[in-house]
Amino acid sequence: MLPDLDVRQAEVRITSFIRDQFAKANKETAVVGVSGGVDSATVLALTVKALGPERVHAMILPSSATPPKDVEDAKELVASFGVKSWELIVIDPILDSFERTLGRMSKVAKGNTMARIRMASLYVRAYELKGLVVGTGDKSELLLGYFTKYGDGGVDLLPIGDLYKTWVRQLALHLGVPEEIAMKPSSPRLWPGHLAEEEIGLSYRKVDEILYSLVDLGMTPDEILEKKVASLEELEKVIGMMKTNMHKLLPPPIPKVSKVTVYEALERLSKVVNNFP
Ligand SMILES: Nc1ncnc2c1ncn2[C@@H]1O[C@H](COP(=O)(O)OP(=O)(O)OC[C@H]2O[C@@H]([n+]3cccc(C(=O)O)c3)[C@H](O)[C@@H]2O)[C@@H](O)[C@H]1O
Ligand SMILES: Nc1ncnc2c1ncn2[C@@H]1O[C@H](COP(=O)(O)OP(=O)(O)OP(=O)(O)O)[C@@H](O)[C@H]1O
Ligand SMILES: [Mg+2]
Repeated sequence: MLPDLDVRQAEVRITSFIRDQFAKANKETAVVGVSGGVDSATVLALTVKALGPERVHAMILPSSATPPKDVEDAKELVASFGVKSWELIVIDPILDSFERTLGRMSKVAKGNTMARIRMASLYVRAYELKGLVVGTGDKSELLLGYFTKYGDGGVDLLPIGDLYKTWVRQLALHLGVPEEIAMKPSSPRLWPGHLAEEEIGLSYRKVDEILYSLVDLGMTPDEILEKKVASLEELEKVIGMMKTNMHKLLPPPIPKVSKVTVYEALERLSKVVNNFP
């Protein structure tokens, strides 16, 4: 069974990781998209603890599919963590201009475009503020590939990327995120009524039990079924999503034509490049 997270250790490891990443990249400002959901609330709290509120820039980027309560929650989080540099930008005019230019989009294409507009907006500010875009993907979303490729997946670092969604909620409570937000049902809000667990077809608790058994305990699919961690249908859902979406976290494939491909060159030359004065 999925154990509880050691929240104190996680806080120490993640905040020192954030400080390290900003120091290595020689960047000043953490640019964070704050949705009113638990993942971005947790990342906001961690970046504030790591860098101080004056080095965080928060962006609240609702669309017509965002419930007003989420916007209120996002504003409350920004205020309660002491972040003074923040802005609220409604993204519908940008989305509408995509649709006017490209023609009508299907529901999912439009939702993914929202995520990509948010990504592009965060990168505008990252460049201006000498910043890095701090991602909010958690281990459950990343392993399932439950995110938009180059949308919310397009980020510079992933501080909670090693935490299952169940663990993110535990860490959120430890960091002082209000319970209502820490326990809010997850939703990408890419269309009205959109809920993550409904779309995935499983609770995150079940997803996390399956992923923990596969990844951390090294159990085989057969062992998971034998030990009744999950039913065949549940296991198929998780492994099926992983299979479909694995490409999202891998570098784009390049065919081999010359002696040394770009990826091979990077591996071979990494020492030379890093040690170059
Ligand atoms: N095998 C393959 N090798 C290389 N590339 C491949 C590929 N298969 C598809 N692709 C490419 O990937 C594209 C599909 O990926 P993508 O555009 O991401 O689209 P897709 O995975 O179809 O949709 C995104 C999913 O993520 C969910 N989401 C999005 C945003 C936030 C959150 C959240 O939790 O907050 C969740 C959303 O609800 C939806 O279920 C294809 O159009 C194609 O371009
Ligand atoms: N309305 C929004 N304003 C600003 N950023 C947003 C908005 N909606 C989504 N994002 C960004 O996209 C990320 C991915 O959304 P996602 O729904 O996975 O995270 P969340 O809302 O923080 O938590 P949960 O997954 O539990 O809903 C958010 O964490 C946030 O950084
Ligand atoms: Mg959400």
